[in-house]
Amino acid sequence: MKTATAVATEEKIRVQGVDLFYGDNQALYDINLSVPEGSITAFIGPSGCGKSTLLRTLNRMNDLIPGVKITGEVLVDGDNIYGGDTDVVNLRKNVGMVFQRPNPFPMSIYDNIAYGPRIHGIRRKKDLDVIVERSLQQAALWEEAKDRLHKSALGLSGGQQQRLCIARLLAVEPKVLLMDEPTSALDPISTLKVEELTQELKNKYTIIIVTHNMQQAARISDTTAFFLNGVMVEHGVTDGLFTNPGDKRTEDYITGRFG
Ligand SMILES: Nc1ncnc2c1ncn2[C@@H]1O[C@H](COP(=O)(O)OP(=O)(O)OP(=O)(O)O)[C@@H](O)[C@H]1O
Repeated sequence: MKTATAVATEEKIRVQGVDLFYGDNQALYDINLSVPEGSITAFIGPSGCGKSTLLRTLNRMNDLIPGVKITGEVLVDGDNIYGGDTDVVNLRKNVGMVFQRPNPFPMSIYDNIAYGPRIHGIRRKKDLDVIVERSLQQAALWEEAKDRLHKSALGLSGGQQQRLCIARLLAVEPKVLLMDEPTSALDPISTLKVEELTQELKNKYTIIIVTHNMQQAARISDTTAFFLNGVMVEHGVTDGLFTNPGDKRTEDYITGRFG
């Protein structure tokens, strides 16, 4: 399914020397990572290796967890998001996140999408109508949702709800989409739809996806990073990492010898 990537040269995100502690427990060790604009990066590795923790450092979602300490730098478009003057609300608009379980708000499909734009000051119905349609189109949900826009989002299937959550992010025009196991609660057909969607979105957005499904990483990502015990063991072009891993630990994991 993977399509040829436009040559991605601009660096969108750079992680430099990041250590992260939950209280006294260190969860990430000296992470260094460069993510090119317009690409899909997959994070893989066994449970508890720090994939979600690293993903959350990229839009400061860990700030919400008490006792977290982070050192090092995360640069988005060259700016250190842990620098003193970062507007975290704006950061999370630019670097949006989709979670494992779809979490639509208990309101209509339309209002779910319009929620973010309204918060950011867009009030005119005409403008909101355009954003709602565009976002649902981009998330490949328009055809299924257009006749029920004012019905509750909770009436959608799980797969539709996940695409709605993606549409809700797209409505505020982010630059980066962080996806934390976005298909793990979905059936195979919905999973395929979300995977196809990532291919359509990737030239416009930079996508980072945490997945336990190595076939999924191989199908959809341009580069893959393998983590173990809080360390990034290897990061490389996906095809190369799966066919010719550079590190024995990566090889053991992808061949199912542990994890
Ligand atoms: N809120 C938290 N408070 C304390 N420790 C945490 C918290 N979240 C994660 N950890 C710890 O940090 C380490 C990394 O967890 P993390 O959830 O990032 O791993 P993961 O690779 O995403 O795992 P999984 O694949 O199971 O989701 C684990 O040891 C975990 O117990």
